[in-house]
Amino acid sequence: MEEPIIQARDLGICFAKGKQKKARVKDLFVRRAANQKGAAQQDFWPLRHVNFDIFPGDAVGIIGRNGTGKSTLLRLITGVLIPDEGYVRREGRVAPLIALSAGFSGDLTGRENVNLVGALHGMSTKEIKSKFDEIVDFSELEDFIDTPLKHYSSGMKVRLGFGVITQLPHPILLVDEALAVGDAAFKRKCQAVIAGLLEEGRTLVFVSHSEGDLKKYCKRGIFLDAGTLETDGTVEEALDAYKAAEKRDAKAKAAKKAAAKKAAEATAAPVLVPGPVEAAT
Ligand SMILES: Nc1ncnc2c1ncn2[C@@H]1O[C@H](COP(=O)(O)OP(=O)(O)OP(=O)(O)O)[C@@H](O)[C@H]1O
Repeated sequence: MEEPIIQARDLGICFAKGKQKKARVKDLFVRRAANQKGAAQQDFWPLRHVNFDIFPGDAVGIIGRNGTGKSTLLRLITGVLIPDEGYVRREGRVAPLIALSAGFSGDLTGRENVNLVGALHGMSTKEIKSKFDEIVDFSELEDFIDTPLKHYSSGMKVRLGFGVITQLPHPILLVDEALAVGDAAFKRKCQAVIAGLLEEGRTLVFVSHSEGDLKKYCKRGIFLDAGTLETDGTVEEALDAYKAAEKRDAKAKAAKKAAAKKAAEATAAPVLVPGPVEAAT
């Protein structure tokens, strides 16, 4: 039987509300306080008891409402975050189309940043050299490639980031709303690149709120809700589960609002106290 390229078992991570959590080596050795008795009240698990297998060549859409742990799941897969429970295992390197200007240095030129970020992702000097023209051509930054990055617009940085990361030979491609940035022409270019990488047999894990994009790239869908994996099926099944959950929530919210209104009306209603009966003259 084929081995999974990404495997999650009982995967969970705990955050403290209002506190930014970073990957810490200490976390690898010490169970976090949240797992022990007396955990702080404001600790919460955006993801817990998550299990799945992703196989080479799969294209999986991660679906869910805002704040339901989709980006956190991608960061766990890349290893940027360390789980507090369970594990996620990768068989192969990851090309992360996530926070595309991360890793860039503002004082270095576009050219120097391509070399830096390419090297950080494991490309050899020779590989970077052979891909360089393609990266610059894709990002349309020929006239600015020797300009320090601090003078780039945010869109220019994203274009350069996309150009570098999509040249990585890594088998796993993680995409987090990367297609939502940039203008329509750039979006079309990005879509073509991703489609090409999928044709090559890369494995895609794709976070998006766009039903069209999800259906375009993904056969399979995972719907995350309230910290757990609710549905793992076809992308249509996952989207249906997402829509049903939205409907359920909207209905529950409307019922709660109506009940609150009714209660407020009941307390505000004037109490009629009969006054003294005046004697007829
Ligand atoms: N590093 C962190 N430290 C602490 N809390 C975090 C961290 N990263 C995310 N969170 C919190 O975890 C929850 C899940 O966030 P995440 O970004 O994974 O959601 P999402 O499903 O990707 O949301 P969206 O659809 O809005 O992008 C949120 O409540 C968020 O505030």
